[in-house]
Amino acid sequence: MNAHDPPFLEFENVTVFHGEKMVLDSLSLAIRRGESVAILGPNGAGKSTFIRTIMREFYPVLDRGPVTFRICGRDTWDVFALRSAFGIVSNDLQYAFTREITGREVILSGFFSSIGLFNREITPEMERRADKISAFLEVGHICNRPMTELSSGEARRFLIGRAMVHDPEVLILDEPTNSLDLHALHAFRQTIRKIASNGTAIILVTHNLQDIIPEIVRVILMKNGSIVGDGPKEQLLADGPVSRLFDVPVSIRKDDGYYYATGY
Ligand SMILES: Nc1ncnc2c1ncn2[C@@H]1O[C@H](COP(=O)(O)OP(=O)(O)OP(=O)(O)O)[C@@H](O)[C@H]1O
Repeated sequence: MNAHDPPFLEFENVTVFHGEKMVLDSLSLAIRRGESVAILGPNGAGKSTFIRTIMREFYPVLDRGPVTFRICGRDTWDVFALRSAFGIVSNDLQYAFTREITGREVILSGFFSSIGLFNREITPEMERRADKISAFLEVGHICNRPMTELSSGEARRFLIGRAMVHDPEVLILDEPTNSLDLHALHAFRQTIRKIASNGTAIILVTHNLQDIIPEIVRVILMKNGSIVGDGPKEQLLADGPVSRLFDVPVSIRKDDGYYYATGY
């Protein structure tokens, strides 16, 4: 990665429909290589659709003027290569792993961008990588347990491990702390901070201010499919912008590098 690399993401005039409903409305934004950002917005704002559009699950309409839809300087991507290059962790993914599959197998499935292993050939190099990731995420001791016998927090770590097998330059986290209790939330934050300080950029999608780790300095506010704010978090994570974003009066409190909404 150097100063001449194209941005990670360049979107201009990206409009996406689900059926008749416009879910992304002429989005324009750029995210630099190596830059960590949080996309914050209420339920239904279009955040997941935005991520799924990056991953080429959805495509912008082309009949509303010129569109730029570029990842790492490229307009076209092999979808498998794209999904391997950028690790993604979402709740949908966690729900997909309901069968008897161990945490370690979940990590290994990242090599095939699959939900299970289905008799794929696992090379010794893949095994070594999975073990290294398990150790990094501090889940080596539970990696042979089935996913169905892990807590949400433990299972989430294996999904992060799955996303890390190709050593992605960007890790995309879509509502990563849903259903985590306070202990699991703390452990999760520590894990993401460790990954960020190891040089991986984080794109975090959330409606929880407290998910925004101190390493993320840029916040993009999304509402009704549009970007309604984009800038440094100390400006945007303030009473006015957050109250308007969620249509409820809140007071923002900052503590130890994290932001919390109170008083609603
Ligand atoms: N596959 C789909 N088909 C039809 N409508 C959809 C589909 N996916 C999402 N939507 C609708 O698009 C809108 C935006 O949904 P999206 O999941 O992108 O928002 P979000 O900001 O991620 O919300 P949440 O925080 O609740 O997950 C919602 O009104 C949703 O009902």
